[in-house]
Amino acid sequence: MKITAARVIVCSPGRNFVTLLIETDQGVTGIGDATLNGRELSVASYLTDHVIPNLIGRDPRQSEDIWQFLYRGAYWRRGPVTMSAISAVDTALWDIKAKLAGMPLYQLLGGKSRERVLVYGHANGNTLEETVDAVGQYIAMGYKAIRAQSGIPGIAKAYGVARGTLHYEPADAALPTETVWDTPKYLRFVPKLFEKLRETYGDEPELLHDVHHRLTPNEAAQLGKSLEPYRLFWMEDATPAENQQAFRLIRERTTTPLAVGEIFNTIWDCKELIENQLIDYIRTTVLRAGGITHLRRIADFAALYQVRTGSHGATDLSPVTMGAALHFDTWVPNFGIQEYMRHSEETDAVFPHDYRFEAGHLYCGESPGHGVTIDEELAAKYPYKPAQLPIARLEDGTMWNW
Ligand SMILES: O=C(O)C(=O)C[C@H](O)[C@H](O)CO
Ligand SMILES: [Mg+2]
Repeated sequence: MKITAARVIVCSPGRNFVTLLIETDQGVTGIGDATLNGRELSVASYLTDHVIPNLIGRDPRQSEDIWQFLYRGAYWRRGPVTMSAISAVDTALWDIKAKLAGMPLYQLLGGKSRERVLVYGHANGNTLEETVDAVGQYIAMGYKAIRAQSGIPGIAKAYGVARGTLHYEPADAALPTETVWDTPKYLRFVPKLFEKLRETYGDEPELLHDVHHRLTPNEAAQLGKSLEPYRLFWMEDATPAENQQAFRLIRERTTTPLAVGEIFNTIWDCKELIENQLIDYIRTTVLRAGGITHLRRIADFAALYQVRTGSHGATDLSPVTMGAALHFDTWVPNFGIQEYMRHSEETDAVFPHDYRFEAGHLYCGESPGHGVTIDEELAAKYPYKPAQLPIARLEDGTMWNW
């Protein structure tokens, strides 16, 4: 069996997506997501110019060897561009493998460890009151776990606050929108939000919060401590994690559960975090961390240290990633939770899929493969639009972490 052709499809049904489609001599095709928000064309070029010529003629069933070939063979290892490209190839190859077997992908991983996948949705508002209302709307939609992000008094544009209630798209302009950040205002406000949420909705809903890399380790420890009475499911990306030991300081000072890893590319980005039990949830995804092949290695390693999975699932990850992630989540023994930010109707139409939401959970489908396809004709109606993520500066102009 041979790979006969592969192509990259770039489209923008509401936002940009990069999709890799692999064809074989047996007529079976597979697709993978290669979207890197704000830097999409770099992965498209990496695939078209450097990866696809190496795929033609290879046996698509040898997904492990192809993974190793792309990782070791490039000489230049790791990084978001390389690893998003490898992820797309790997996802497409697992899709093909499962279609050849005539089975849903989770069966090839080891079958079902659970019937359904707990997901968390995104509630947000410009004010504390609006955010409390938005959480109520998610509870009414059946969600059991909800991430709450709010506008902060005195900060013009806060991370995670959308214009509507259901969809959030931070990559909103061809050149980055500039936002201003103020840590003391944020640290004073956030505990009040979660106090109000517990007061309004009681103990049951799982509540999450994304700090989005804005704090130093000591500030993160302060926030974690002040949130302890409100029993968060997790506090995410409390501080940047290039220095994995930074999490030791947070860990030693608060029992609020910690999650990190949506920007990680390989096991090497989280090895110390996991083996030192500095986190509770690892947020690496199929798309960013080397596809099913590598994500499985991270999850198995994490299981040794009782760290559970909590994969990134923002809308800049296409339904292809969501489909593959749900098969992974249905299998992975140390599953924690899956992020689920709903795609727009336009996006869903371009990527027909068989997963479904019901009562706070997602169910992966039963069709062979990962269950997501692409309507290329429709995709062609939405050409690429340059869009970058915002940046953040402190009030004095210092560049900060968005
Ligand atoms: O979903 C999350 O937790 C995010 O932090 C979303 C990110 O800002 C987004 O994926 C960046 O492209
Ligand atoms: Mg995040």
